[in-house]
Amino acid sequence: MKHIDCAPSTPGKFKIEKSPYNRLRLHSYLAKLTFWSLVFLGLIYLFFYRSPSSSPHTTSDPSRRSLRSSFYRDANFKKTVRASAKIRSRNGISVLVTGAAGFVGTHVSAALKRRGDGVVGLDNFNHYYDPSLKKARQALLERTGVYIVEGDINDASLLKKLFEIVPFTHVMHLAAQAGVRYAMENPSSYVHSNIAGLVSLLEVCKEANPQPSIVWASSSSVYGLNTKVPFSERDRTDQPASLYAATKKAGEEIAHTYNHIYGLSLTGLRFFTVYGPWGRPDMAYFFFTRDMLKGKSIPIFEGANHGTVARDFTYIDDIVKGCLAALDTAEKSTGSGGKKKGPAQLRVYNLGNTSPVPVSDLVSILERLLKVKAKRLVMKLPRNGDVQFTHANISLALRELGYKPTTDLQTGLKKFARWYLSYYGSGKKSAQ
Ligand SMILES: O=C(O)[C@H]1O[C@H](OP(=O)(O)OP(=O)(O)OC[C@H]2O[C@@H](n3ccc(=O)[nH]c3=O)[C@H](O)[C@@H]2O)[C@H](O)[C@@H](O)[C@@H]1O
Repeated sequence: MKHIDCAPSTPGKFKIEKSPYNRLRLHSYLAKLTFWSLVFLGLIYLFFYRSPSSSPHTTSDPSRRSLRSSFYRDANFKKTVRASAKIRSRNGISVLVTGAAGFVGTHVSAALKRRGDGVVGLDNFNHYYDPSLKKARQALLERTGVYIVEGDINDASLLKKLFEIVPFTHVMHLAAQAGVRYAMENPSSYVHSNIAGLVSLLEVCKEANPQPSIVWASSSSVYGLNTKVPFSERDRTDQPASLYAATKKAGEEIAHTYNHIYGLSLTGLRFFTVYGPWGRPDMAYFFFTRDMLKGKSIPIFEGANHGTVARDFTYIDDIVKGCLAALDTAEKSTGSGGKKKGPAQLRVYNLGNTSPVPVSDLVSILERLLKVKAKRLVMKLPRNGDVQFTHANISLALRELGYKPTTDLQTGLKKFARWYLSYYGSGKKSAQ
């Protein structure tokens, strides 16, 4: 007896015997085939049309919502965006701030608004760290008149819509997947935000008319295994030590391409371990504070042969000044509607503090400020992307942006600790 599973792969060669039993089997085979085809089609439907965003961190799916619902076409939405973008000072600029509910994004948005610029925020409120902190930052910005659109930089139709509503003169691009060590856990989130997201944004900017000038967040991590200190913009950046660093370095090359082909004015800022009030709970100074207050031990990394691990910690207010100076000195893009008309500005600056501090000293400062003794767990620097030290040469930023950091770590951490204690309290309610 021939069994259906034994059917030859070339259907034409399959000879059906004409007994009623075989007809019955053929029917049952066809029924099964139809059933599984429907199941398969159903799965395809679910995967492509109903699945959540490809970003593992995106809470909702803003890209689909913008396409399907009329929310972003709503007159109220346009009115709110226009009001937020309204320039209130002479020579003011209108800025789209991506990652506006993030640490640096919130501070930069508030500073721009304070001096009378128009500001519209964009943020996807992902779950990389406690989104309630991002919501609290959003509420803070709302009180100053800055509206944050909930959406992803990969959502080109939403970006186009925003440029239709407001002819932004500038984009401050701070949306990114941050964190050096997390890249080993979730590499695709770095590609999604720092590469695909950047390209999506630049594609829309290059088509915009007028094209905006763009300032964006690169990172000190691009110096990677570079051993020459202090790090200068002229030093090599082709040895990234983490995927995070590699995506930021890729961003710098992508910026070069869009500047070269489309005449976009682009400025990359290499931030050096930015800290301060409303900071990121995934960063060491932040979770050290949380865990020290809880009486938990904190892992302090050291290099080979007990080598010191140090960072050029830079206070948020200094970084904000650097960001605003970069926006103010950015020349106009030269292209329009996707066509370059002439050469455009392309810049990269270090924004650091120029005085590296060992991580163990950071902990001593926190001990004094929080009045608790840290349970130090000294351990070898894990091989997961960390570099042993960073140190910025900021002479270029000083010369061209007038950037001059003025906050030492002790002073900056004092402001952070005061904010932390007022926001979370000293123990019970604490950061996640
Ligand atoms: O400036 C930069 O380029 C980068 O600064 C930080 O990265 P990182 O300097 O590694 O900041 P933290 O994760 O806060 O670490 C600070 C220091 O504490 C050390 N550390 C970290 C974690 C830990 O458990 N123990 C510990 O000793 C690290 O080795 C590092 O020296 C940010 O997380 C990146 O997003 C940013 O791009």
